[in-house]
Amino acid sequence: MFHVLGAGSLGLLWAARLACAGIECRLILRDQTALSAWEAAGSCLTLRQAEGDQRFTVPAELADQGEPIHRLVVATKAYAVTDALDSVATRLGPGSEVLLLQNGLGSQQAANDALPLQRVLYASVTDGAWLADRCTVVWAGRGLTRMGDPRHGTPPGWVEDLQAAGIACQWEVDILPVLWEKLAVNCAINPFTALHDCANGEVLALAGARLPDLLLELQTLLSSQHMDHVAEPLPATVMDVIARTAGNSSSMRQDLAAGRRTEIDYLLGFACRSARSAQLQLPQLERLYAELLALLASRDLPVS
Ligand SMILES: NC(=O)C1=CN([C@@H]2O[C@H](COP(=O)(O)OP(=O)(O)OC[C@H]3O[C@@H](n4cnc5c(N)ncnc54)[C@H](OP(=O)(O)O)[C@@H]3O)[C@@H](O)[C@H]2O)C=CC1
Ligand SMILES: CC(C)(CO)C(=O)C(=O)O
Repeated sequence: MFHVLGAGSLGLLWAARLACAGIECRLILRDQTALSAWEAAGSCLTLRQAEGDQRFTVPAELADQGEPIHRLVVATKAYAVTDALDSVATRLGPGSEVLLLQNGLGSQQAANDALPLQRVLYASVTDGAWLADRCTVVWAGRGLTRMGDPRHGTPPGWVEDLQAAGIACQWEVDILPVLWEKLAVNCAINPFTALHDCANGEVLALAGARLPDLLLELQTLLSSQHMDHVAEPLPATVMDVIARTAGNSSSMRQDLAAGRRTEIDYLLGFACRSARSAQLQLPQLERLYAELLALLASRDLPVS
């Protein structure tokens, strides 16, 4: 049995895929209003894909109600992880497994610190999902969930169960470089899409010489974290992502357009703090961060 904490885009995508695979799962909703609304809609979740809609019944509950949680998928935004984990802390026993799906870095380390007795797994997700309404998730892009244990343990048995059920996931012996690579890619693409209000494919033209300068700095940062194997191919990796996602609106641009809080603190914020701790001077990265903070402030959005 899996509990999925956070009934947003990725939480509902996970719940739908688990239900589709016949793996028992329950959603943990934020409050009684959300729970009543879910139950009034028949606890029915719709997974929408190009091939059509599939409907699943997925029970839901509140954080402070219910049985012990053995396997928890945390599907909140990065800035909400700590509070979300606090809300279920009494239901997590020693040895409970907690899978974190958040973009960026920083929330994973906070979760690890908060849960010394549990097994905390990190994931990097390339699926694309969005909510058409509170009970309908649109699976816009099929991707892969790469997951691992930062303490380098062996995979839990359920990883094979998920794979056998057709859920695209892969165990990584060393998950941190995977997360750092995604962070660097996001730092290279997302800020320009937000500042220029452009699709990913327009970044090359609009960022101009700033992009190669930034890539050099991100390579320096990755090397300072002993990740030369990620640093060296970074420019090619970024060009590849730009080409493959040319028509996409980055998550940061989407958040800005919707007036939602961004995950900037877990992307540029984390990168800048790591650079400073390593005593690196990365002026292009710092400038981009400052410009983004100014943009957020001008829209009255949180700067962290
Ligand atoms: N969507 C996608 O395609 C992808 C997302 N990701 C990453 O996955 C993470 C989740 O993203 P996404 O699903 O899009 O975000 P959403 O905002 O769609 O979903 C987050 C959900 O968590 C809920 N939540 C937050 N705090 C709590 C809490 N304490 N108790 C219960 N529920 C809570 C929110 O509820 P409420 O609305 O009430 O705040 C919301 O429903 C992010 O880090 C994102 O970067 C990564 C790859 C792809
Ligand atoms: C890779 C990229 C930039 C794709 O849009 C992404 O992960 C995001 O938008 O956050």
